[in-house]
Amino acid sequence: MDIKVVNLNKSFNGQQVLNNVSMAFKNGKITCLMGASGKGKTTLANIMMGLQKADSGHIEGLQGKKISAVFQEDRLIEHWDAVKNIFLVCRKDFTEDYIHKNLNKIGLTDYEKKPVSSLSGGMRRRVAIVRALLAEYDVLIMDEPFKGLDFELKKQVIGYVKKMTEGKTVIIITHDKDEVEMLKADLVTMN
Ligand SMILES: Nc1ncnc2c1ncn2[C@@H]1O[C@H](COP(=O)(O)OP(=O)(O)OP(=O)(O)O)[C@@H](O)[C@H]1O
Repeated sequence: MDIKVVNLNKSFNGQQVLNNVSMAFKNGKITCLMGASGKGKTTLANIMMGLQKADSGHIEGLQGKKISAVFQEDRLIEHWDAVKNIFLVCRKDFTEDYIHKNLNKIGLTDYEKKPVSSLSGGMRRRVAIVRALLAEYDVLIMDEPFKGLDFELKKQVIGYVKKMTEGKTVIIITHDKDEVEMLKADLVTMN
C-alpha cells in the first residue's frame, strides 16, 4: 500500500508550517522529497514517525509498519564504537562480522574500537546510514542523509542504499537534484 498524506496541517506558536499538505509515496519505491528550507519537510517526517502530532489531516499506509530513520543529526551514542552503535538496533540475526562487512562496503576503515566521537563527520554519517539500513523496517525515512559526503563517496553510498533497500518504501529528504538522479527516485516537491 502506498503512503498517502492527506490534508495535513501543523502550526508552531500560531505559525502554520504545513498548510493542507497532500502527497503520496509509492510502496516499494524510493521517493525524494524536495522543497525550500523551512517548508516543513522535517516536520512532515516527524509526524510520519509519530514523533510529532499533526493539528489535522491524516496519513494512510503506515499502520503497523516499522519505520527506520536517518535523522539530520547522526544521533549516535558518542562514547560507543561504530559496531556497538549499530549492534544495539540492528536485526537480531545480524552478526558483528556482517556489520563490519557493511561498513567496509561504503569505504569505512580505521573505525574499529574507537568511540564514534573521534570519527570524521563523513564517517559518522555512514555509521548512521548503516545503522538505519540494518534495522528491521518496512519504511525508511532519511533526512538529508548524504549531506557532507564528497561526490565519489556519495556515489558509493547511494549505490549501497539502492541495493540494500530494494523493494522497500524509502523517503529521502534532499536539496540535491543530482541525488534524485543517482537514486533514480521519484520526486515529490513541497511548495
Ligand atoms: N518544534 C518546533 N517549534 C517551533 N517551530 C518549529 C519546530 N519545528 C519546526 N519549526 C519551524 O517550522 C518550520 C519548518 O521546519 P522544518 O525543519 O520542518 O523545515 P524543513 O523544510 O525540513 O527545512 P530544512 O530544509 O532547512 O531542513 C521552520 O520555520 C521551523 O522553525
